Amino acid sequence: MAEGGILVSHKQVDTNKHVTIMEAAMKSSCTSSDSSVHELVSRSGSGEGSPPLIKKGRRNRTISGSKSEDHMLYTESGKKVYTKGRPPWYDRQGKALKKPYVIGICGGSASGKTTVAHRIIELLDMPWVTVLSMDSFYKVLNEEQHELATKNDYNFDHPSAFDFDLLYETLKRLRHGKSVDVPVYDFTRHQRDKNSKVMYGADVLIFEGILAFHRSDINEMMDLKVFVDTDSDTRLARRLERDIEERGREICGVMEQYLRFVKPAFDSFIAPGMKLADVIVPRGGENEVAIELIVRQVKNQLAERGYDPSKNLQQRQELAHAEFPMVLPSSLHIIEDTPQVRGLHTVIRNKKTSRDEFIFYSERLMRILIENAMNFVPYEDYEVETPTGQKYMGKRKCKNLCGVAIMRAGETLEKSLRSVIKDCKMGKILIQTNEKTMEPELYFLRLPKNIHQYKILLMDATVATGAAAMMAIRILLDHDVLEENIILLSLLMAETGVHSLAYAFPKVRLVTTAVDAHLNEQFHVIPGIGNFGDRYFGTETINPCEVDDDEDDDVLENGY
Ligand SMILES: Nc1ncnc2c1ncn2[C@@H]1O[C@H](COP(=O)(O)OP(=O)(O)O)[C@@H](O)[C@H]1O
Ligand SMILES: Nc1ccn([C@@H]2O[C@H](COP(=O)(O)O)[C@@H](O)[C@H]2O)c(=O)n1
Repeated sequence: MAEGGILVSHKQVDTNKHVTIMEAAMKSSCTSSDSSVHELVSRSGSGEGSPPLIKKGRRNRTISGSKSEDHMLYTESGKKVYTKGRPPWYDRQGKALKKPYVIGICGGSASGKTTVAHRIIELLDMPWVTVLSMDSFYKVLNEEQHELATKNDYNFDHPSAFDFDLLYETLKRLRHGKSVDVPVYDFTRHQRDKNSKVMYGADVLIFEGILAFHRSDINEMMDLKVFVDTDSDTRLARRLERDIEERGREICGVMEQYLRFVKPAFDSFIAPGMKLADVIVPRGGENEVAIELIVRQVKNQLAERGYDPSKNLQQRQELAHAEFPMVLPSSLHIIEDTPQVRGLHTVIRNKKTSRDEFIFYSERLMRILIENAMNFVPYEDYEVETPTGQKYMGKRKCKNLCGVAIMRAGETLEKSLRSVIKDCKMGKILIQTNEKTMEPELYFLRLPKNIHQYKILLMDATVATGAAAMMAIRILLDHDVLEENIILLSLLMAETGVHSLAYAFPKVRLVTTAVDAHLNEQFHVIPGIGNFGDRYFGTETINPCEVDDDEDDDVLENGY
């Protein structure tokens, strides 16, 4: 599999449908060369079918944003944990339901901070946890400092080695559920990788590092401060093994660095942190009793804040069947119901329409939709000279337009968008509904850099409950896109989805070619189009009982 693609482990995604979608994600390319790709699907380091397991006592590389490509891990019980965060559900205002619970973990180098973080995640048994490591905030070294570092002559244990301001801002944003760009640190080269990682806030946010308690404004953000207190001989023994095995060091270099910098810094800057801790964990990751107590405390605190994952599905069901006002919101624009538009709807809604016809006519409708949506894009005055040498005072559309497709059905609008806006920048968001919890989950994200500077044409083929669109909008807002800069385009919307979206995001412009009144028990739009993606991509499973062999009944009967 090509570097940069998504590896799908059988245990993570086990239906053919999911695999198809992932493959589609891999194949589809983004025109923009400066796009940043954020894959939220685990790359299983050990190959097919073997998701990364949490092992007691060994550093699991999936845990630290700075130490690996993975951001999803499996606990020993096989549960999936997203270590890059993003709680999947929002309230009717589109806000995350609660602030993340922040756990700070401090302790000497190789004391077992990461191991303790793993055990906490495992016992917490929650699907969304963000783990931030201080390693990501090592300052960028100049040439001279880099030279010193390669000779073990640079003090990486002194507070001045860290960019605390960046760390503070990062934690602040994560606490507000905003996206952050976290540097990825490479210990073998003493420098940041060229690629950073995008993370989101989550229900629980764990922050670990040798100087985690060094700055009081950072400490104030923590709900629980844990100090991992491991005997210094043990720490040295573990560090020797780890630095030689994982960080490409020589034994004498590790010893020299330890005696010159690591040990004195522990005494001066790290050990005093013990006094600030709420809980001290002697012996680190093997101290099950202490870790269980921490987990119990976190669970109690979360319950007190009203954390109840079972409520998410309940809220969604309530929302789908809620009574909404008769009047459709003013942020909604339904294009004119001309005979042409109705004719196109008739073809694509007809279950007998062949795939070829479905693609052809739905693409015609898409172009009409996009042309209409262009009326909501800003234009500025622009004067040109005509071939007769006269001036013509015209208009020119704003340059910063970006299409973002909600995969997979939303991707079908990309071609039509490009036929209207040549060379339009494109992004993609893959959101899948978890079949157990019925919650939308974010799997894949690719957005152009500086997305907040763009006016976004967010595209989905149909909107039913609005849950996926709501999550996509929330993600854009987390990337600092302004709500008023988002236009959601869809061929068909259900009234429920329209009301939910307009209620949560009143400044988002909704543009569609039709609104249907109902949703059925499976949250499908009624009368609807059916599963748009399946019909367009030809992935629907045909029920032989429903095959109609009356060949005369072709789409031309609809007037096309
Ligand atoms: N209880 C333990 N028994 C044996 N090895 C351990 C134990 N805890 C941690 N280690 C090992 O020690 C090293 C440092 O542990 P880690 O949790 O990464 O510490 P830190 O995050 O504090 O640097 C890792 O290689 C890890 O596998
Ligand atoms: N380029 C670097 C940067 C840091 N270190 C050492 O890493 C230790 C912190 O990481 P832990 O996982 O052990 O918490 C710290 O003690 C630094 O000395 C390094 O060796 N090289």
